[in-house]
Amino acid sequence: MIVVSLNNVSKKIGSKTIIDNLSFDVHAGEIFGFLGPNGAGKTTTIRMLVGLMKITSGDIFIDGHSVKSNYEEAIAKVGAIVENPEMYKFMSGYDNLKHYARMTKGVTMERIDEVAELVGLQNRMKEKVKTYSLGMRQRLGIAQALLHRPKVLILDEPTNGLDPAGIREIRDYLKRLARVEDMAVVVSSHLLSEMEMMCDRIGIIQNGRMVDVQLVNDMVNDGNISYLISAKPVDQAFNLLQNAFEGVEVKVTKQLLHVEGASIDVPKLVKRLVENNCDIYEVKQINQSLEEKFLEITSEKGGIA
Ligand SMILES: Nc1ncnc2c1ncn2[C@@H]1O[C@H](COP(=O)(O)OP(=O)(O)OP(=O)(O)O)[C@@H](O)[C@H]1O
Repeated sequence: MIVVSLNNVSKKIGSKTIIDNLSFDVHAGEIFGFLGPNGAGKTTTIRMLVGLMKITSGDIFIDGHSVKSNYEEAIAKVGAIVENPEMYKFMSGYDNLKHYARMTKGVTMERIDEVAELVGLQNRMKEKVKTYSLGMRQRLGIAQALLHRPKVLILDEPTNGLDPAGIREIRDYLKRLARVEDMAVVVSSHLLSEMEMMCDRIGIIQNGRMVDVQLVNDMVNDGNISYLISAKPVDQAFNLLQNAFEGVEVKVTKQLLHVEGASIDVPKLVKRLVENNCDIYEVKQINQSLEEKFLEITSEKGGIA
């Protein structure tokens, strides 16, 4: 089920096009990562998504409601942390949520307990926020954003400033929200490895344009598998493998054979080397990380901004 839909969204400031015809959908139950180098347009897009900035052309639909023509209903379905959530440090977590609940229509006291449990803070709600770790404060911010039962949770750089334990905390709770609560979650980041661990699908934005949208699994493993082979003599091994197997590409880098292809018959390849008097020291499968893939995609489309 599509919860968020961007249709040819553009944003101009003065004569400068900051967002150029951006289209993508986010589904219920998935974590969608919005990834791009600094200045690519992530914050601008998120600000339009949550109604903090006007859309120049195109439209955004949230749970079927247009942000442009049906703002109130669209925005009622959005929970967001765009800037750092403002919490009262000398008040308890519970009192902070109660304070926000009073300002939000239709939020019951039971809902406060529910959201506290959703972010795993149920046992710490009576303590003052100043005793919370940064990760816990961020979770309290998420709890606040969930009070009015939104269909989508939007977080701009949610792990900024957190230590590795805090990052893991946020990641686990966001995954739980998507899987258990069937929420759509949109997170932006320029941290590639973080996105790789957190998201189901990633959209890469560059210079205000979406250059690629893919499932993380497909992105990391695009069908080609690579192996590094340490064999001696390396020149002889290269000659034996080059052109020997269809669809297999062989290179030599730093005295290692780099073999890549959609289906590589490793035993056959090793046998050919051994039978021809090459000694094999190591055969290692290498996975292309999202980082390498990201650099490959962004450099194919004209380099990083
Ligand atoms: N009010 C503005 N006036 C002019 N240009 C702007 C304005 N706001 C943003 N920009 C420009 O739009 C581009 C996109 O900015 P944006 O903040 O959306 O990028 P970002 O992907 O969130 O980057 P970062 O990770 O650095 O926050 C940048 O080149 C920025 O300089």
